Amino acid sequence: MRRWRRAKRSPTPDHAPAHAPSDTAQRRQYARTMNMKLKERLALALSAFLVLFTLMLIVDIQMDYGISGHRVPLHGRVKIGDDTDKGRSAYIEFRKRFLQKSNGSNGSREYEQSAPSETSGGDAEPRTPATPADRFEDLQRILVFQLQGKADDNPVVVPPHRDLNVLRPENPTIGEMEDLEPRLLSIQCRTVAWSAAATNSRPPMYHAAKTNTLRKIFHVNLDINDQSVIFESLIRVVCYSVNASNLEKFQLKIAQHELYEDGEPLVGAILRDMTFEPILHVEQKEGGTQLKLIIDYPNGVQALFKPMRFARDVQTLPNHFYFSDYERHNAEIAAFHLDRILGFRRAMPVVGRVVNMTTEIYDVTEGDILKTFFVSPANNFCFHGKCSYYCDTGHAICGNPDMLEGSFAAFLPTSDLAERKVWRHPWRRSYHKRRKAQWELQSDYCDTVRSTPPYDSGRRLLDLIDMSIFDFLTGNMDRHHYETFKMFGNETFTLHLDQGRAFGKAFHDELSILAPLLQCCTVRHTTLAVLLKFHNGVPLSKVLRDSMKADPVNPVLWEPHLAALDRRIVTILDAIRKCIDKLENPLPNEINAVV
Ligand SMILES: Nc1ncnc2c1ncn2[C@@H]1O[C@H](COP(=O)(O)OP(=O)(O)OP(=O)(O)O)[C@@H](O)[C@H]1O
Ligand SMILES: [Mn+2]
Repeated sequence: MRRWRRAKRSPTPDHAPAHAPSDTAQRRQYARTMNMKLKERLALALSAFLVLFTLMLIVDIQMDYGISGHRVPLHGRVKIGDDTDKGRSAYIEFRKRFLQKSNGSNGSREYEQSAPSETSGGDAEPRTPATPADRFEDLQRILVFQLQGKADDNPVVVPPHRDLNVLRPENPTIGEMEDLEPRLLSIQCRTVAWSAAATNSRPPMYHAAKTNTLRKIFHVNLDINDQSVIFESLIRVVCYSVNASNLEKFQLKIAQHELYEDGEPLVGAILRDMTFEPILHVEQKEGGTQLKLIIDYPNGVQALFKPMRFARDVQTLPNHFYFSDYERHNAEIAAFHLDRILGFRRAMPVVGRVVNMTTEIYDVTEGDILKTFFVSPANNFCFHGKCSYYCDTGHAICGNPDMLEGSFAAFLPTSDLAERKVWRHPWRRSYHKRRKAQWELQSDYCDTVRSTPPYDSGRRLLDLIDMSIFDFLTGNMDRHHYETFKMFGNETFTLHLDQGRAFGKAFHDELSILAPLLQCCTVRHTTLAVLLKFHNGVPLSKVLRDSMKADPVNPVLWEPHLAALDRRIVTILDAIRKCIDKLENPLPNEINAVV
């Protein structure tokens, strides 16, 4: 005990002088010096520990977010983007080729990183990209030649006079095909019994478009000038004339080659209706993987609602595949604007709106979905609905405390007015965590597609290439099917439907989305012209940002997603140039392998 105390109070260091002075003052002095040395050592050790700890933290964070680029996959058998095992893969071939060049020349590197703290705040204008070094004058020249009637035989760029989307020998509308005018749609019907029982609530409208069906059911001629016509039949129905809604007029004007004309004023009118009209009824949409609601407005107008789940700067989870990614309501809004700006006009109008979950959803809905509403521990009003993905308490959609933002997409015509055909996308992904699709394994996959109707003639393949460019710009990997209007046959545009999984990764450019362009090496003159216009003129990011400023939930996109558009345009132009170079000067053993 004693020895311990002594040793503790005056430790004798190894290097203590052999003949230490014996008087008390000197000993005290010596003890003080030793104490200081001990303190210094402790301080040094502590600092070293802190430095090491900080370093460990940084390394740890980088591993978490994948900055270091050496992330270990959770499942050893899942090898995404592993270049070694895919010698035969066409995708890897073009990936290697295009990235080799683009890495150095245009800054469109493929990389992933964590979201920076910057958010899409207010009106802050982001830096405009520096003047592009490469104006793609070679591609511009081809366009000029083609407009002069030359360069007709360009192996890649399809000149306007060979493009059925540009030529449009005929471009009938749904109204013309069905022999319907908006005036004829101005009749709505409802059951008498129902309306007598509940005069103030929403009647189950028989949509005006069903006039023809009613004619068939009741074997009567509807006099459209009658204010009220009562039918006696199995059920009693009251029909009355109302003004055709903007959406009905829009639907009748949908044409064989585009959803709406450039500058169509009904687009703005529909967006306004969906923003300001009262919501009369809500129900969950059957089918589909994630929650969607069907919104009823007055006059039979309907919209497809997708709820906001995350803030704008939340990106696709690194370990989520494209098929398990959440849908983003703002992606639907942005994609509509982008589709319009690019001149495709193949996406239905979509607008953002903040609704009161109590009065505009809960009070006007019925059925099983009601049982899924609850108040969260944070006192927010939530619901989750019923669907196959993310419809449970753990993935509920919550208001703040009961105000909820969402996207409202104008409804397509019902099937009794214009039936749609659903097509399997030839470049569909495997939707499996380990399997690959055929197009990823077969380098001449486009030859197979090209020889199969309806891709062997007409506009269809060019439409899919447009769609791949559109999807590459937005980062949408979820294109398993696409739809067309049956009545127009095969020579019609492909609808740009379901963009919910776009705009998920702002710092990663998913080159495989461009596979149709890269494997077929064909593009419309008009599409190339639009891309060049934005690349060399006012950047696409600016035009899109300005267009979306009118939306009630502006800012719609996180700035890095907008910046990505300008970067991705360069990659597309680079790919087109590569195709031209390759087809004009094929290497002896690469004639058939353009990718
Ligand atoms: N604006 C619209 N009006 C009417 N119907 C629509 C509209 N948009 C989409 N639909 C229909 O709803 C279906 C499901 O929509 P959407 O694809 O957005 O949902 P989803 O949950 O992502 O479905 P999936 O998982 O099958 O892709 C579409 O296939 C389409 O037929
Ligand atoms: Mn979908």
